[in-house]
Amino acid sequence: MISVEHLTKRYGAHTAVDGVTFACEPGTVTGFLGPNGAGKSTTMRMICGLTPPSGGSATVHGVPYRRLPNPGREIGVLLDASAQHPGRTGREVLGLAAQTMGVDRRRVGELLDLVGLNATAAKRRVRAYSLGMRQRLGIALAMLGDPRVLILDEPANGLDPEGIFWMRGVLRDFADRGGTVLLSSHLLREVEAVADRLVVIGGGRVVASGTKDELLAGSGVRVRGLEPEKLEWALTTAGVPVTRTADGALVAQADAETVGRVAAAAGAVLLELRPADDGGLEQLFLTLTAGRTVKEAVK
Ligand SMILES: Nc1ncnc2c1ncn2[C@@H]1O[C@H](COP(=O)(O)OP(=O)(O)OP(=O)(O)O)[C@@H](O)[C@H]1O
Repeated sequence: MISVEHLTKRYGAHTAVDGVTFACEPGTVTGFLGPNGAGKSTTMRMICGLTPPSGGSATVHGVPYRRLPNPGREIGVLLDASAQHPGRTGREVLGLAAQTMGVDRRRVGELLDLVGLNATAAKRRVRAYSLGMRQRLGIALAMLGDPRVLILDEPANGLDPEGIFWMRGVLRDFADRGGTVLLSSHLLREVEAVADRLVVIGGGRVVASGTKDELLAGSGVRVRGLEPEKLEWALTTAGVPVTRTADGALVAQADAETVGRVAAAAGAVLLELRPADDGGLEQLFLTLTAGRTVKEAVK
């Protein structure tokens, strides 16, 4: 369980993180989403005790990170895939970390297998690794101490589509076994397939949080009529705000039942009626992170 309460970071007059509050439950993957500069890394660095907060607090299983006696056994962290010593091989990086944490060295081989770094790759120096290989090594390092919590900052950066698919599987499996995962991204598509919950941050503030469905609730329904103009007229006359989509459908700001009833009363034949789809979530994300609140974004 990760608990973040009113976490704030000021750099001079600039507030990078502004009263951020959220919780990540065991058994779940939380996607921490926001555009570049939104405050994701600073929040994660504060959770991991690397940046002192100007206000608020963050705990993992009720304890601030810096008070954990052997943090690597509790929390696996990947904040910067390029932070590894470039002159060491992948196997050496993991071997040294295993020694520091008091982990059985046999875990090193297991983790190399898990992250798909083969014997040749494990013997190469990190300076020769691609960004994707560094991310894989970083994930191995984070999981080495068999922690219950993973905190990963943009782990998909540099991974190819197969790598992203692989990472989702690893994180899903970790959470399904009771682990808690917090992973950040600036790309909705990267996290929405694996995240149980999303925390969206913009301008240092949490602008939305919840499950995908919760975020989309209130963003309306997509509806398409045999006679689009008749349908639009009926909905507008009934006081339901609508916007046209490029493919001739409408997004109506009401629930499906209301839209269905209005259409039926007007004798408008419907060809499609469903919650606003992923396009809706993408649109919502863009609107939210442009600095508006959920209520304004879904109006
Ligand atoms: N050490 C620092 N000194 C001054 N300002 C900083 C410092 N670290 C971060 N910032 C500022 O804080 C804000 C948030 O940065 P942060 O790196 O947390 O964002 P982010 O969401 O992780 O973005 P990115 O995806 O680009 O890393 C930015 O405006 C950044 O310039």
